[in-house]
Amino acid sequence: MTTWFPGHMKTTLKRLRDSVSKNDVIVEVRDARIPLSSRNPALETLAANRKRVVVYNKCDLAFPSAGDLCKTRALNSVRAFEETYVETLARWETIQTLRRYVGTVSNVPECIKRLLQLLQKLTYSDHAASNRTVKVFVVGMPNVGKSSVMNALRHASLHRRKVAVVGSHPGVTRNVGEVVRLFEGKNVYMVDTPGIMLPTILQPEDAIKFALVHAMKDGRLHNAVVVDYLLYRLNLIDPNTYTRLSSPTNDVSTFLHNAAVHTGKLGKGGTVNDDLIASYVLQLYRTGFFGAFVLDSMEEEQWQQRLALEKNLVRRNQRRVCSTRKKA
Ligand SMILES: Nc1nc2c(ncn2[C@@H]2O[C@H](COP(=O)(O)OP(=O)(O)OP(=O)(O)O)[C@@H](O)[C@H]2O)c(=O)[nH]1
Repeated sequence: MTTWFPGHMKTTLKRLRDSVSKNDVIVEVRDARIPLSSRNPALETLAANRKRVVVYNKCDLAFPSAGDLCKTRALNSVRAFEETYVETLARWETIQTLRRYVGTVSNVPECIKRLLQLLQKLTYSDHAASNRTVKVFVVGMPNVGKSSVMNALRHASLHRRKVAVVGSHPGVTRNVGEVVRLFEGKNVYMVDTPGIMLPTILQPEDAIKFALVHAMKDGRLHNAVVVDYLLYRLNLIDPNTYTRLSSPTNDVSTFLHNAAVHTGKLGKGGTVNDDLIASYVLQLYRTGFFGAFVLDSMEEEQWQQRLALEKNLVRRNQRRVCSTRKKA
């Protein structure tokens, strides 16, 4: 199955395993549009029995009422999200005790303030007891908004300018970043990290979702294939979501042709270039042009299926580690 796990991701995982200590806090940023598939089993072992906050970022692209970024409506949406999905999540999580869930839109200060308060609670207790340094590691898949969340936290806490580089394509942060102070007068620091993709894709549909939300670099899958999947999902929701581009259709070629003609995004000589227009449609999706919706099915059955796959993967990895040790 298609995945994207370049060397720097493997190195990051190893460096994190070596550097995260018992007192540190893990902030795992996931994409609210794929709350289930952006779980990364590779991070489960890293965060096991440590204080962890799971942040569902980009709620504005997942929940309709957060779309206009109006403060109260965005917050209500986050609350609704927690009440419905997070309950389901908590029921199925394997290590429940140490983690909390927060939904965010990285440029809505109220969402960030809630996260900041939670981090204050989690880090101050250790800091007060010993005055030792506490690190907050911001981890997650590529392009989920780790750097944006970090910048927003630092701005809300210290009114400081941006420290982490933000980019619209995945793989912008390539190294475990320098530590930056989070709270005035406290030895509490944040660490930005490169996005880590799942070493193994659990379900074929996940790869298409990662490409769609841009967690995976464009070009790993054909853009037209990804748009075909988007079209399928839009048709399930309501074909009126794309009337500005095309009349209702199940056929991706017709859709792309109509979209190219409607938008004037044509290739050389005024012909339709499927890849060009598909790439444009993907950009539109990523800005919320088709509305806000969650791509993962949150049915209990899906959760069970997913957890079974994750458990199998963990067992397979354990067996591999055992046999390597025996050989050595
Ligand atoms: N709509 C929306 N976009 C966001 C949000 N947070 C971040 N973004 C955008 O998502 C893109 C990626 O943000 P980054 O903060 O660079 O993501 P990252 O996880 O640090 O990325 P890598 O370094 O590639 O792993 C940027 O274009 C941001 O502007 C959000 O809450 N909503």
